[in-house]
Amino acid sequence: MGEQEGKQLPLFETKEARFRLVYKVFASIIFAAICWIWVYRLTNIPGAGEQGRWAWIALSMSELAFGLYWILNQSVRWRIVNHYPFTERLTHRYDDDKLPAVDIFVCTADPLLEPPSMVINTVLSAMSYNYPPEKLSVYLSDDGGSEITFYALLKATDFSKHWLPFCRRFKIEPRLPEACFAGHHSDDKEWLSIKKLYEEMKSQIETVEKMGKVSEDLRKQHKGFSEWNSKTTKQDHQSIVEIIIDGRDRNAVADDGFQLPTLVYMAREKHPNHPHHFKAGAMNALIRVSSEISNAPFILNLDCDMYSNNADAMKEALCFFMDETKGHEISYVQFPQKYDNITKNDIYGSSFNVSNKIGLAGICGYGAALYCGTGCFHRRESITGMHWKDYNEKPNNYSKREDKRSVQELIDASKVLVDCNYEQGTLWGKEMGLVYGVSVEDICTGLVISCRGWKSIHYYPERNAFLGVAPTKLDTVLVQHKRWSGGMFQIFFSKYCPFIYGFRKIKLGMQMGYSIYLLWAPLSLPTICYIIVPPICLLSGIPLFPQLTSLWSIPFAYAFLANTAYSLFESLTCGDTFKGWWNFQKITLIRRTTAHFFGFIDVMRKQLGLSETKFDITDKTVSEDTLKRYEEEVFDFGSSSTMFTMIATFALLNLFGFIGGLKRVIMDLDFKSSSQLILQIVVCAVIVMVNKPVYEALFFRNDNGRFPSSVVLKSILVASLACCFATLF
Ligand SMILES: O=c1ccn([C@@H]2O[C@H](COP(=O)(O)OP(=O)(O)O[C@H]3O[C@H](CO)[C@@H](O)[C@H](O)[C@H]3O)[C@@H](O)[C@H]2O)c(=O)[nH]1
Ligand SMILES: [Mn+2]
Repeated sequence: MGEQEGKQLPLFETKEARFRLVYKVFASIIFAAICWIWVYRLTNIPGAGEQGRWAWIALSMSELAFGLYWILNQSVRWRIVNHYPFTERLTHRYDDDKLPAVDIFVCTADPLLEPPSMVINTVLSAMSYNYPPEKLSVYLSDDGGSEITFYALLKATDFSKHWLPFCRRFKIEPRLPEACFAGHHSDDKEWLSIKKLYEEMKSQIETVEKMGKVSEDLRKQHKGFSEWNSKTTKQDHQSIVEIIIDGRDRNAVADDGFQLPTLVYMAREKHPNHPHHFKAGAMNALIRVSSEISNAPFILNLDCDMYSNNADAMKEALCFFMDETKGHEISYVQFPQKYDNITKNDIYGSSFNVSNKIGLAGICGYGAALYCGTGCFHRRESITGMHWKDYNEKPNNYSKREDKRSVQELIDASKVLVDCNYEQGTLWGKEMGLVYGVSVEDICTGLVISCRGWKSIHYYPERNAFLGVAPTKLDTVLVQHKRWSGGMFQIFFSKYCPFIYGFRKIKLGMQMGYSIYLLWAPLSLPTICYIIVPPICLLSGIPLFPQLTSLWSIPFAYAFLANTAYSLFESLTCGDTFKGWWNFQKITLIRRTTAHFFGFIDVMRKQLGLSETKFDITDKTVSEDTLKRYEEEVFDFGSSSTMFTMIATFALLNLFGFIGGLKRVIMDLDFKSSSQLILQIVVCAVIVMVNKPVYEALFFRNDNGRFPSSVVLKSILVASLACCFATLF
């Protein structure tokens, strides 16, 4: 080894983004404009009894909120950092023997929404990391408690004996069977034979998926099936733990003689009257079971639809943990959430490129990353609840524990840990493991870990390490955003509020950075105000903005134009297309005025004790019709939920307001009173432009993605009533 003791080169480096000074100057000018707007609002309030006083006050409050939110957004643009690991140094310094063991957790919850054939693909990708297999253990947590998933996992085990050697020999990337065989074709004999095996397995699994149960014949194949009987349901069953592959077993080898990684199936006990705390509960159960069976010092946590797209990513992540000087303070390394099914212009704004490259990297400038629930490597001690100051492990000494217990003994010891009653009277869900009671357990847990003194890393690799499935239906997108925005606001509203819980524990910039996300839900209120009040006032001729020719209109124009131009610039530099940016404006308006508003209402109901925390699982299946629309990048409004009525109503209201405003200007010959309304008409015009797909889906489209007629009727009715009401004044 060429490096000398004490003079080792670091295993990763951190670089700051450039041009921050230019940005700071630019942002200061915008800030001046915002203050100028505030002054205008304050000094020009219509007097008591004057027309439009309340509208004015409402709009002022909204602008105050937007301005404050803008300030929060600056915190993450002040100091953006990027990290670069050196994997060659790691492999050079630590040979296979000295590398730590890693446990991989995969969570699934419903065999219908998350097809087992997809779940096992993820599992197979996790088993085939380019890492010593005897150091890997893969755990599948099945909250669906489904024998079909168990069956699929058994099939995957057989297949893995051929798949892993195949990946090693041909250096397959990504190591996801589905992608490997669907993507391209080869005439190689071995390639063809593995492909045949895969297709056989897939069709066997899909047959069972269609039947909805595992036949008696198949059940004989494994003793594990005895855990399921006719009374077993998703909500009601005993603890099930099966060690399908025991990595210590010298006979558990692949075709090429290499050891197979350990593979464990787990379904924690469920009872209808017992809270199971959704994914957080599953994760905590996994932490305990894995500590009994393999107890690896590091944990990789994956959703069942997030497969490994880079077999070397594990070593990249370990570079951070194993760096001799800084590694021991790092609790987790989060990779950005990326999806492999997003179309070029990303109509539902799921790629979050700007967030990944700027927002999250900006929080990392204060030493923390947002834990996003999947694609995240954890240090076992920190996720289990240890404070950093109590952590005094000798760095990088990962001796392997010899466990002489039999498989059955391990299973019996593990089952107890996932019984319903196990957590009673313990600190699990409070001080230990993932936090309970919030539907975005991940973000909250990450925040708590930071407050315990740990650092964390947001690592944006060159090659995507994980790829998942983004929702391709607007309906699903909105349900997901309702859970996210509500869950995050719930954190802000609870004792975990970063400004209170994190007071003196984390930096102000980090508190602000977190709040950008935690405040999505309440930001819906000023947004809704801004799209309702101006059109209504236009119809009744009440001016709310300065005269176009007055100096006061400068800050409005400047703040709007500079922000829009900058957001476009940022979006393009982060890899979006121009159309993608424009789509993001559309979907942001839709999400904020519907899903985020409902998220807000949800939190209010919870505060009043009217409802409980729940977790609506994102549907990962999609009909062909919907998929076709998604791939053609046309919006899918084919749902009659209240959210869709709101989308249509808001759009119509602005269209009416815009037309009414124009009419006033045209009819007004001397142009005196109406010139006051020009800016307000522009505001409506912008909203109308953003809403173009909504009008198309209301009036011009014929496919199943148009609004249902009930929504069309309701929205026209409500918007017209609002207009009549407005013109009465
Ligand atoms: O009771 C439950 C509910 C969900 N899950 C699993 O949790 C994961 C995420 O659920 P999904 O429905 O896909 O939600 P998303 O909105 O896609 O998830 C994002 O947001 C969640 C928090 O709201 C995080 O936990 C996820 O990691 C993050 O990807 C999936 O693997 C599920 O199987 C469980 O294990 N048990
Ligand atoms: Mn998901």
